[in-house]
Amino acid sequence: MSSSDHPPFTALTELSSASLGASILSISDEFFAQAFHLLLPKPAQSLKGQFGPNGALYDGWETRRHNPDNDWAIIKLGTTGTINGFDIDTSHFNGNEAPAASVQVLYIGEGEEPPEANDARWALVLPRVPLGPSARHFFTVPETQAVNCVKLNMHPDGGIARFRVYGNVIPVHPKYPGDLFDIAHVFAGGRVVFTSDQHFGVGSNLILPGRGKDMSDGWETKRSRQPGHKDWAIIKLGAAGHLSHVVIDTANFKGNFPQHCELHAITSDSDIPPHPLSYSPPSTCYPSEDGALTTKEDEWALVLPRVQLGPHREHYFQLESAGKSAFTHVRLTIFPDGGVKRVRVFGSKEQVLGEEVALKGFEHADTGDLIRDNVAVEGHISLRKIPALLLTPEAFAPYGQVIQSYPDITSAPPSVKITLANFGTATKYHKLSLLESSYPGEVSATTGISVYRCQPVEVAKSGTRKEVVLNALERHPFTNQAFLPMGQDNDSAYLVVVTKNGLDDRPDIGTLRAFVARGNQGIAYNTGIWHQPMTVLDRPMDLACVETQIGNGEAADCEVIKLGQRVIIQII
Ligand SMILES: NC(=O)N[C@@H](O)C(=O)O
Repeated sequence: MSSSDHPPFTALTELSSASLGASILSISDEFFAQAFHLLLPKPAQSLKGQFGPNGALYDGWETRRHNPDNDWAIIKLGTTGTINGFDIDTSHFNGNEAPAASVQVLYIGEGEEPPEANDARWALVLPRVPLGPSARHFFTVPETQAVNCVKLNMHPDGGIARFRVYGNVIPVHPKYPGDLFDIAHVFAGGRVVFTSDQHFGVGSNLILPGRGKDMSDGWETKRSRQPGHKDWAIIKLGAAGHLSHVVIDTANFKGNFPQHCELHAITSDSDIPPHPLSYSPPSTCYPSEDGALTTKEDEWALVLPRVQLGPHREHYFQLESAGKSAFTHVRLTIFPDGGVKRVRVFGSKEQVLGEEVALKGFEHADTGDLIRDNVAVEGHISLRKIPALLLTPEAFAPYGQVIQSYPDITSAPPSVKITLANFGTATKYHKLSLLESSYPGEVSATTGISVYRCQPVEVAKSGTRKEVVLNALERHPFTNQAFLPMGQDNDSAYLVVVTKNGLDDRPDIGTLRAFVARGNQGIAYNTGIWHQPMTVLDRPMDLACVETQIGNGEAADCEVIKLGQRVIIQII
């Protein structure tokens, strides 16, 4: 039976999976094979011909023979949910399979003792049903109340390989509607509702808790061979949300991570919104004039333009056009193919954005540097709280380079040349950034190394988060500029706030991005990139600065302007 033949309830969340944290609370017996196998995410394997001290080995739960009553296993679900169906799988049990099964459920409150087998509250939701050898048995039931414990009864004894309980999560959301949280998370009610391909790893792994343990518990598509190929997964969010930022985790995907990805978002009443190439039932597609089925691709908002990904690492990206709508689905597209471990889509149920305001231009700098005309700047910015995300080379690439080593060299960007050095006592990460200077020859600018001893800035608190007000930006028109923390540990941190230059030769506030750099990360701003003057957090830091300058305080060295509006940087 292919997965497409499985009953509809198998598209819901597998509440009993160990991947969600489900566990065995108690059992009547597990003499031949332990009950925890019931909850494993991987399909049962044959252990034919392998024996242990008690008998033949099985990848499942198997009890002693001749039970005069019935065996049972009590399971705590990974999260509270309503149940719509069961998959009782007797794969590889033949001659010793359980002849019949039944299922009871109940809910226990926070801190309550685990239920006993004879607890009066057990409600029978699947009366006794026959089972056969080496087969999956699907049973649809009327949706139950919210429960978190399930009792699987075997009549009278025998073996069952896997027990899968499908249903809908009772979402867990923050108390305050303006709080940021991962709206895609399975515990928030998120569901992966479509994948273009999941040959090696299923799409539902993308929203599981934690970072998993190896390459098997991510979403992985098969290798594509056509030029221009792409794969995609659609996640229905646990609530309509105003999106802030996304985390794309390629943990354990070291040679098969996607080269690039992008993220779209949509607001749709459909479980599976219309999307390219999935000519699914007409209800989610739209006939064009010539009657061909089309999909309203333009309904999807591009919230993360195509970005590069790296191996075996978490990537943090702020989302664009975010905050303007409450989106119900996101679509992650990977190019050309590959594996992604997790996707975390952070947002809030209530808009935390300020009203749209036009920037009133850039006030005259009061630093004596270049004085700019105080011209109103075209353009708008939602005075939303710009999230400052952990710095990664891929997210910072449009603005500069990250200067760092990697605890696991397989997680370094593939473009970085890495060799041993110093007779094998060092690992060298070659030329992570090059020094640039385009000063006219006659100004005799020189390249040097300075040290900035920076004191931490005052930070405000908003709930549990720290906030810093951005009020000035600077740029160096003729040189790039590197900052390298000196003698700092991982607990030190500094803020990196950048924008690209706009067509009006002023900061393009729409490209504003903020990052938190750790004490073991240096940065190099590309020439001309507007950036907040060095801003360290929490504790003083010494940073070496490599740049080319004339050194006479001229604007050619450093041009400073002040924002006419408060922009709040929220440390995530
Ligand atoms: N696991 C195993 O050995 N089972 C058989 O011996 C049996 O069904 O008793």
